Amino acid sequence: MNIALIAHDKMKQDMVNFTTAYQYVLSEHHLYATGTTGSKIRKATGMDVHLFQSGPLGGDQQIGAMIANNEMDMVIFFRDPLTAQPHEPDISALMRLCDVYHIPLATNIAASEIFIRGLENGDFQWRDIVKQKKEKEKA
Ligand SMILES: O=C(CO)COP(=O)(O)O
Repeated sequence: MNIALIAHDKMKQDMVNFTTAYQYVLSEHHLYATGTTGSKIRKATGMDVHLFQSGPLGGDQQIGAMIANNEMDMVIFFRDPLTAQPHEPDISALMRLCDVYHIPLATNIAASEIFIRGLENGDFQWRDIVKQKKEKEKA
């Protein structure tokens, strides 16, 4: 599974705690992140995380491009609902693409914990079927 991890500044410590706690699950998957979030996860856990640009510099859009190409299976995004972000249009666009392509999106830690349980149970394997089907359609 390809999983995107993103956290706004005030939520980054939560993301570090979350990825540390669930490293045993997340390390089984391919991890992608916006720049600053990913650096902090790498430093705290030592996990291999592909780093995109920082969010305000285009990182959300890079993850959106993966979604549009059917390459991202899940987005875990600890949003800060109380702070205005300069790149709000990029954030909305990323969430919109999740809805367009039916990509599971958790925007807070409570939902993310349920996603982790689902990952452990294999509840997201339908994504492999969708990907295979789309690949066949392309061929
Ligand atoms: O702003 C972000 C997502 O919208 C996160 O970006 P950083 O991980 O680079 O701080």
